Amino acid sequence: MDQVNQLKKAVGDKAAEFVESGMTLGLGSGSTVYYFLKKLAEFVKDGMKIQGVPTSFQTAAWAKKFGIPLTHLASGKRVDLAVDGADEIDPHFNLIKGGGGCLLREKIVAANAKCLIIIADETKQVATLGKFGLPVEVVPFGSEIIADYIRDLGGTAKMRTLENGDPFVSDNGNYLFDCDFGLIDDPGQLHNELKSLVGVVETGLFIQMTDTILIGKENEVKVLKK
Ligand SMILES: O=C(CO)[C@H](O)[C@H](O)COP(=O)(O)O
Repeated sequence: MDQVNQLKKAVGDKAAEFVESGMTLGLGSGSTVYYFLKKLAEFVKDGMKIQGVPTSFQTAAWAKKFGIPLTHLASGKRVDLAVDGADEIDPHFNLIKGGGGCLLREKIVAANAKCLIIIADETKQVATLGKFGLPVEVVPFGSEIIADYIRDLGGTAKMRTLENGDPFVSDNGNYLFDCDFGLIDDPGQLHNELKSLVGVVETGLFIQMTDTILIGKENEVKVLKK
């Protein structure tokens, strides 16, 4: 296993220490969450009673393979704990997410979780968000015009495509634009401006949604608390 994957595994294992029997968990998406799921699978094998709400088809497939019971978001019930990765993390606990295209379900689950723990290797920490292209999920209808609206806010918007050039389609049947606004001085304001555009479903800016971040460093997992 290379060093970055060792760090991902270390934070995935560490996040599992926050899991208690009886919990309903939000299961985030991505290669770091994969290691969290693998650890959960060990708990389930040992008899721990947990269930998970997956934030992507890929996570659901991994969870099924690992024997982790799945459920859905139920009315009036919040997820006890959600664990998810991130593409960028700033010192104010704001995030860019959606590199894997799962930002909408991730945000719905995070918004309905009593607690969101973010797990990431140290390469994801930045002083200011914005080097990583900001994913913005839009409805397919009129998407070219929606991209114009996004560009009018002062950024670029490049439709995410598959290798064959077809549009990438999210688990929700939507398209994604990877946007460049340079370094983002006010992520909350940019998020609000993008969300006000007709046709924009959600942005990858996660503003003040977490107060616990686990960072994998060479010899330790650093627990950042707000
Ligand atoms: O937001 C996400 C997917 O939409 C992921 O959490 C994010 O891209 C981090 O992924 P990885 O752990 O593979 O680096």
